[in-house]
Amino acid sequence: MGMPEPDPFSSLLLPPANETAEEKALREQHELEAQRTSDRIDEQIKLERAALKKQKGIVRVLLLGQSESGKSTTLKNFRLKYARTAWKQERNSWRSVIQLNLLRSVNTILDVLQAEMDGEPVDRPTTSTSSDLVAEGEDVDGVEAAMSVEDKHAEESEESDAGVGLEGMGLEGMISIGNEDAAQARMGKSGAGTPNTSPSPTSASPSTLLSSPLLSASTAPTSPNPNSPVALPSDGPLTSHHQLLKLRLGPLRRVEMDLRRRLGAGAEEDYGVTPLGTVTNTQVTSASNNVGAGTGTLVAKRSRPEFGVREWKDALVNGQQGATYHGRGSQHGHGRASELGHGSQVGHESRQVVEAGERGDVDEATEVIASCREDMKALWMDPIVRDVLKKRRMRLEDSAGFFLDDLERIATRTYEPSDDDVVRARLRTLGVQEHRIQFDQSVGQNQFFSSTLGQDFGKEWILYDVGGSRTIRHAWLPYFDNVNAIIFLAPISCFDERLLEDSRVNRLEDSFLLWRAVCTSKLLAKTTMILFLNKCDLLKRKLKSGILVKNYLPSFGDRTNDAPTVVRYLREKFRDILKQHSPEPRVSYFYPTSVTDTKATATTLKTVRDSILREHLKSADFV
Ligand SMILES: Nc1nc2c(ncn2[C@@H]2O[C@H](COP(=O)(O)OP(=O)(O)OP(=O)(O)O)[C@@H](O)[C@H]2O)c(=O)[nH]1
Ligand SMILES: [Mg+2]
Repeated sequence: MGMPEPDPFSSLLLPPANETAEEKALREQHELEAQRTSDRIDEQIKLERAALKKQKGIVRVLLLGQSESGKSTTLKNFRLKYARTAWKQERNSWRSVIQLNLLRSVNTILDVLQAEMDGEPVDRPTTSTSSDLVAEGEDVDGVEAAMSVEDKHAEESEESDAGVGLEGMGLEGMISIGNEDAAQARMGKSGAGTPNTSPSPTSASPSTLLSSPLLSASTAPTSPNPNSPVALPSDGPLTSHHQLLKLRLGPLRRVEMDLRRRLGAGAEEDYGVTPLGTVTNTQVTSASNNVGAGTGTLVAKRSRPEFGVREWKDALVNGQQGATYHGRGSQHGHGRASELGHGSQVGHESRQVVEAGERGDVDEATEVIASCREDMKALWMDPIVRDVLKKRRMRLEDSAGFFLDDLERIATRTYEPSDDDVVRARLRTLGVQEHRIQFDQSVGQNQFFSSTLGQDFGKEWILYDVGGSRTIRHAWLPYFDNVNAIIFLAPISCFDERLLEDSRVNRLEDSFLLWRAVCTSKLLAKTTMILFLNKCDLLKRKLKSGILVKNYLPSFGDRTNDAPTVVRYLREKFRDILKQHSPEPRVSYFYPTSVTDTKATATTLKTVRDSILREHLKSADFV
């Protein structure tokens, strides 16, 4: 065995034979620098890999669906189950929001009474809009016509395994309907982004009459005020007792405005008078048609403006800060979230409010609400008032943020919201809100390849909660990139309702179109799709009350008009749309839900979480 051949390169790497000491020192210095640069690059690569690994470990979920479909409520369920500490810290901060929800219902009743006293004609029976105030109506001229195109196509397509056959509208079409300009136009004079601070005309008379803000029921006038603009029609069901109740509850209009101002981080959308009417089929899918240009008679339904926020944390901090300041006697307690920070500040302020309540030293709004409790109860329990609400088709019980059955508990000086109250509280979302949740256990911890994925894989989730009304859907697009799963909320109880922002459009139909647009998107082709067929509890109630699905969805035909059958039927419709319009086969899950039921939702979320993680794991190419 001979000597191995010398490496031809090694001679090239050797220092020159005749190297001087100076040259040697210089060479070694260069070599040292080169080594340092190489180490720095290695370190950089290591950091980038770790960051990439961490990024890949983060699960991103987008909550989509029309307004009032239950997106924020689903998010609250996630936080209630998986972010307990933050949830507990924030719970009391929802008090002002819940008070506002309550006052909105009370003031709606007062509006209805006023209309009755004024002898305003009753709206023609029609479907409700998606307003928080759900109008009741068995007869629904127009909607059947509106839905019939959809169903004709659907029936045709059922044979060919096609989904809902409405004229196609791409995602861009769906999310750009009603752009900012349209929103501005609809918002009336207060405009987007500007809290409406001018007193509403309806609030003027009672609060001017009853000048003390803390006027309690016992100090309210005991006879109808001569300045009152209202004269009771002699043949109406309402009596001077109702007139009196109305006057005594007058201060609540101002308190509602104060609470709006205090929470004030967002914008109000004042829909004012919403025209409703019979529409033709083409109107349903065409945003450019004139409202009511169809065959039916126009009617108007008044709706109190709803409160919405861009950042609900800001609103919560503002609400708490205002409440605390008032408790200390300040007249101007409108704290700014940005100056206060979030999280612990919210918890701290909450404790102060509760302690203040225990000392009998509470903010003005709470004081007025507590002092009006008996009158509010008398109003809500009054059989004549209930009759008037029924006659005027106001079904407050099914509306968002309904707390009138909890007056005894909520209208007190020491009220602390329960978990359920917070879940049911309504705070409309404007824009896109990002919520981070740290799960206790990562997927890597119970998988044998945790060393490859890292211990933190799947531990951090980012949930994006978007505003669902048509005017703000354009803000969704940038979030389609790089998202692992979409939870799409379709409120299936709304088969007989119309959109608040466009009363020509049936809500179920809007959900179908939106779902189809999302399924069609190429950007989302690889995204796991999870559909919540939501508001099953309301669906059950509606069907029990005798409302027939086939009156709105003729293709439902003579199937049994019960919840399981309707859910099955609609699930198939949504499934067909997904199959037909997804650019490539994809993973999808369908769940019937009632996301205000926190216990049942917790079980669903666990399954959802596991499936999202499973898919996330599959799609992560290991770095
Ligand atoms: N009864 C019942 N109410 C529900 C259900 N899901 C949501 N709600 C209520 O419906 C209202 C609207 O729910 P949100 O979660 O605020 O709706 P959203 O989709 O976030 O609406 P935007 O923020 O306007 O896009 C709230 O008052 C909820 O309490 C449900 O399954 N059953
Ligand atoms: Mg929301």
